[in-house]
Amino acid sequence: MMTNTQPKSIIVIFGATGDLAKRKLFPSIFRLYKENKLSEDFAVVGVARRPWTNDELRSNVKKSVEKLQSENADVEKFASHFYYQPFDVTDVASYQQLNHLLSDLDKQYNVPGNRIFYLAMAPEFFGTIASNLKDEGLTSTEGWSRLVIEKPFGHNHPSAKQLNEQIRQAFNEDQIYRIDHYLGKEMVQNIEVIRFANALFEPMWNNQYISNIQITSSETLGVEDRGRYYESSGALRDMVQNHMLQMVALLAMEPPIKLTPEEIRSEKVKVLRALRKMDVTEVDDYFVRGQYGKGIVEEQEVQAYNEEQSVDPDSNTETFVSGKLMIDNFRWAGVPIYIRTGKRMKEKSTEIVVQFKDLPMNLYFNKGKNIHPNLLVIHIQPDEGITLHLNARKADSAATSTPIKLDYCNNCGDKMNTPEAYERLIYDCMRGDATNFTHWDEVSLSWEFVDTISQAWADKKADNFPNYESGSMGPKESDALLAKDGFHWWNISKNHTLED
Ligand SMILES: NC(=O)C1=CN([C@@H]2O[C@H](COP(=O)(O)OP(=O)(O)OC[C@H]3O[C@@H](n4cnc5c(N)ncnc54)[C@H](OP(=O)(O)O)[C@@H]3O)[C@@H](O)[C@H]2O)C=CC1
Ligand SMILES: O=C1O[C@H](COP(=O)(O)O)[C@@H](O)[C@H](O)[C@H]1O
Repeated sequence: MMTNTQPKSIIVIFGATGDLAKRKLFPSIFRLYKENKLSEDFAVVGVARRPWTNDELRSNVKKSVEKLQSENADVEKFASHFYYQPFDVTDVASYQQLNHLLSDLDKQYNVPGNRIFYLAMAPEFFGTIASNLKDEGLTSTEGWSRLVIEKPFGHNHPSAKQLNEQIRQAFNEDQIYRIDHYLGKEMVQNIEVIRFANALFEPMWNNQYISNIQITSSETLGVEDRGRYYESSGALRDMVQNHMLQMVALLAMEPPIKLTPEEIRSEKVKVLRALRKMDVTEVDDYFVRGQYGKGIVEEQEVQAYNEEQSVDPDSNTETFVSGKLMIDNFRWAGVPIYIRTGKRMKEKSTEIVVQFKDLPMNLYFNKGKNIHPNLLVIHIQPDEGITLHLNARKADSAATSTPIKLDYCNNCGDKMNTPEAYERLIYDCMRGDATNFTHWDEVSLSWEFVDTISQAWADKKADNFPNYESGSMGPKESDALLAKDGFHWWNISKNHTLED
């Protein structure tokens, strides 16, 4: 990994006229610029089909970063580092022209041939672009070349494998940076630190002390204008195959022997390999699917999924998934890890709840109630922090206890201070740190796990869709999934207290 804090490179964004570039990539590069993490010697080349000019791209860049403007960053100067080339991904002449432009920019900005190719466009083009970049000599420079790939990485295991093989003909595994933006989130990165830097937790992080773990990632948004993509994806491929399983891997992995990308990945891979495999006939015992109906979200009436644009009125696509994962290894045998994610739910929130086992005997019961279990809640978003739920003496009585909480909030003072996930990941890629990107082995194992579920759901159409109201926490079957094990979902309120 490079230790240079101002790495010099040219970033080429394929799909520079698109939504991701506008909403995430330009603002993230601007934040890096503001924080002085980019050398003045940087350039960004945007390519897409539209016949834009440099000035048109620059004016779009300025628009997308205007809210982030501050005294110490000159937006005009920032935008002047952007260049545009109209591009046809299937035409070799486009690559040749791009190669000339990049060589000129290398000289102009004194960049030693370091290139990041960021593929922010539909995945069907990923393989073609990778091959053409190599064949037309864009990767043959004196510096390094890295390929950043957006999700989805394939549609299932066979298509992901095929895509990987195609890309690997042009780039080595260590040049490929597969983005999972959850790995760029502050508190997802903090999972390892919470686990491995606290003597309090690590000895208890196993099936002797933990009764279950719950990971919830709920969204209030519906599919917006992504109906066409979402119809072929659904929540399982969109969220579970990548973000949810990555969080599971980080929570369950063994301590790596060193904090290198290779060692961390190797531990994550072992978790994914230990996930209990299901037969298609067993999927209903472990997984629940849902699709939102109409309802009220954030005080607005919203339509059902099957009324959204580009969605089949008879759609079998799930917008909600909850599941029970078992990790069949020594540390986790018998501990369910429950996950749930969905669109049009009650609130936008990602949280992990680690529920510890009850003491074998407890002297201090709440009046008329059982004692509260100890919980460690990791708030991923919108708040970033941790809350430890304990029990303490009630002031007026020596014999009863009351639940208390110890709260740490990382971003409560100023939410703007936390770097965007994309900002961290782009910077990591510039510095050659692949720790928070997904290795092919992780992608492959995740698809194998998810494919069984999608096959079961494709084989058997859901006969009860839509089965949850927009603005709720999902279908009742999701609650039943935990109830049959004697658990329930912990709902955490905005002020981090537990809701019954
Ligand atoms: N938007 C988001 O929030 C997220 C997006 N992603 C992923 O990022 C990628 C891009 O998504 P998004 O920006 O939303 O998509 P958009 O549809 O908004 O943009 C697609 C881009 O690709 C360009 N393009 C399409 N076909 C061609 C072609 N034949 N040759 C050259 N350029 C082409 C389009 O430009 P033009 O029409 O000018 O050619 C446009 O710039 C996808 O893989 C998506 O899954 C992942 C996570 C979140
Ligand atoms: O990858 C995706 O993630 C977003 C949710 O990301 P978050 O950072 O806002 O939690 C989701 O809306 C989208 O459907 C999915 O493709």
